[in-house]
Amino acid sequence: MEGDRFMKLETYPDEEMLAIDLANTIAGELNSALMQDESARVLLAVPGGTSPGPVFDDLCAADLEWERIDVVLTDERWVPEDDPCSNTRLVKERLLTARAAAARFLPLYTAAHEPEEVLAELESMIGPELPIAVALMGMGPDMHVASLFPGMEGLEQALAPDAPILMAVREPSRQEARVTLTARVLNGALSKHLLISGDEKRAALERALKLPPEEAPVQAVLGGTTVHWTE
Ligand SMILES: O=C(O)[C@H](O)[C@@H](O)[C@H](O)[C@H](O)COP(=O)(O)O
Repeated sequence: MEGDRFMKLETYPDEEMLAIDLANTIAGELNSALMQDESARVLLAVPGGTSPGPVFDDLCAADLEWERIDVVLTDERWVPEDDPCSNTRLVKERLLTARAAAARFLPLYTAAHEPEEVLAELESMIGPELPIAVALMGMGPDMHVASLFPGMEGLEQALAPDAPILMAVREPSRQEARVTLTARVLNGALSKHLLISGDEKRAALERALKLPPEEAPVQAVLGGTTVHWTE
């Protein structure tokens, strides 16, 4: 692994140790951001999917001033909150509970027929809270990050330095439309963490290092990112 591309690489003996340490790291970074300006709000971006749940289970108990923390998803499937595929459902069940229940959630889904109808409204709630203080990202085995998929329509714009905050994504291999933060917004984060679980994703990340962002969108957000994975 070419370590020079990352700020650092954290390796753990198992998923449980990874979740505990990553949650503690994120809590520490959020607390530092809260302490820097006692009147400011602090934005945390988190992924959906199956990997971050254990990190959320530990992070939600952190003794932080959650009342000043906003939580936004890196991406969302365009489904209602009661849908099993909803990332909002995951975050509300696993992260916005216990002490973290006091945080404010900034939605990426609202009841509208198409995401394009409400992108401006969703962006109006996120824009004033930027930059992201801490971004936790996930990656798929196809080297996508958030909902920035290899070869997807609109990927060039989503990776561009003048990208909007959000984009609607329609990816043939995914059943539902999605809304995603763009690479510019993720890279604007003061701290970035990438959660890599399993050998398949580890191999995919190794491949991504040798590919252009258009073929491996995770490449676009690796600079300065701490990668967390298990041995
Ligand atoms: O909506 C999503 O699916 C996520 O936000 C996505 O970007 C996720 O991080 C990767 O797809 C990895 O997903 P897993 O954690 O399920 O492997």
